[in-house]
Amino acid sequence: MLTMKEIVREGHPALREVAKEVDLPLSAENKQILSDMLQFVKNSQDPELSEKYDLRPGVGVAAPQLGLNKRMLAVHFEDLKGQLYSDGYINPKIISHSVEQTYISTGEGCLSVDREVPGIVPRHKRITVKATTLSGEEVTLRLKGYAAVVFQHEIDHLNGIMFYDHINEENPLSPPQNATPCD
Ligand SMILES: O=CN(O)CCNC(=O)c1cccc(Cl)c1Cl
Ligand code: NI
Repeated sequence: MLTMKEIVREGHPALREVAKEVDLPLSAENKQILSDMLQFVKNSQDPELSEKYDLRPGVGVAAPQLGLNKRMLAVHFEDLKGQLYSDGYINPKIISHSVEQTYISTGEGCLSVDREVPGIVPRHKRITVKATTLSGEEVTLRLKGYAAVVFQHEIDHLNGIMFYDHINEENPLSPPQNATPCD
């Protein structure tokens, strides 16, 4: 099973690379990797397993965080309306987004960042994502608010972008124009 040992931290080159598209249909190896990633995210939210294996809780993980140059990510979370998002996604692409922005009022965190980085992370309020799921289905996701933020955090990892790259250096805590909090 994946544990924090496999998560690469700031300074590892994989976190600043643009990850390569993954061949479809998924090879057995890539299917196993993505399945393990999804299980890792679920385990990280399980009180017993997270304590037993010292897992930091997360709502998603991207392959570059395992040092893998592959455009794959896994998420497991409920949005604020209780809608469950729990799957692995391959070659996700944001095909459109709103002008309006949103942000999580308490900022963001990252398993690859072993420190608190305070600040508002401006994100698109709505995004449309095309991807292939772990089961091989091509999907189009229309995401808004918290779900849109999580997917943008993960897709950023596939493009070598860290959440704090978006924080305004002069006024890290000032909400951006044309933005409303999603929480
Ligand atoms: O890339 C994934 N991680 O680093 C997992 C740890 N971070 C989180 O769960 C997290 C926390 C707050 C806001 C967002 Cl958007 C996310 Cl994603
Ligand atoms: Ni992260």
